Amino acid sequence: MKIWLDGKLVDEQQAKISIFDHGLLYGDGVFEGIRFYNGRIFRLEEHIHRLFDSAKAILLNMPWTQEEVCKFTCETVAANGITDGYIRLVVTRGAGELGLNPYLCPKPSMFIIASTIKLYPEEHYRNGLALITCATRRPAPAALMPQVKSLNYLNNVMAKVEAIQGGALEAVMLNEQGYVAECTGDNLFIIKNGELLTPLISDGALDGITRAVILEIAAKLGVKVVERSLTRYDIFISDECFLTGTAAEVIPVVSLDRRVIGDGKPGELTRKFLAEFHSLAMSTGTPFA
Ligand SMILES: Cc1ncc(COP(=O)(O)O)c(CNc2cccc(C(=O)O)c2)c1O
Repeated sequence: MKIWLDGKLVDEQQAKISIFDHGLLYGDGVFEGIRFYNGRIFRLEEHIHRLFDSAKAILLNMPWTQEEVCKFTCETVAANGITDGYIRLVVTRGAGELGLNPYLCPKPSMFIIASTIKLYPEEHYRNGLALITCATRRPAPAALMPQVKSLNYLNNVMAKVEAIQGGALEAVMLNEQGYVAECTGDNLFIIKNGELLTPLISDGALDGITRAVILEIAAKLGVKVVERSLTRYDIFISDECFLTGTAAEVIPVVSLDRRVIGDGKPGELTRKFLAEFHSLAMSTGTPFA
């Protein structure tokens, strides 16, 4: 596999970073997870725009332009000869002296991985997911800005551990006030009386690229969208529920904390959103060949 690392395409065995990299030492960095389908990278510019916003929010000065990073990403995918897969793009603060001070790191480091993707098993799309609500809360925005897709994912990892230990594949994460923020790696939507509802980003969710695509599709389908604070009550009484994310795309949810949602099967509108999403993913995007 060829890895783009600080300006060069290298074999994965040669793709090494310093042990003094602050991305490793302190989680001081940002990342993106991006998918490519059928020879096109889906919503590449939107992902790179978010990457630069995340970097700006942590005062990480990017020594490349957004156009250059898009070009490097396309080059990396093309160099690996895959038509469908997943990109992990990571920018760290770079190597520096031990110590939190980011100004000790003269130059950020960036690497880009383009690989095949391990998808959720088909049965989860057919049958829907069973979720739990985990005790681990999304951090308060004053503690860690949830809109920054940073390398600080221990909050999400520990929530994921709770899901697994609770016999679930994903977990709903609440914010400090007890409102629904999102899941460990996905945004959450519910459908009630034909309306589409999703938490406010300010309730502690990542401003998901897939979430934004669903809002576009809802407008196209004429489905009313309500972005507001949601509680577990809203999920329990909803007619349908689904998650969105680059890896998961649109995945139905049929229960939360062992309480059946709707009729316990993936909802009709959920399936419509998934079909519309796939049609967009397979027909739009940045060609990389
Ligand atoms: C905390 C969080 N919330 C929502 C999403 C969905 O955002 P996008 O629609 O932009 O992807 C994410 C992103 N989650 C994500 C993205 C890529 C890969 C994986 C993985 O599980 O390996 C997870 C995420 O990490």
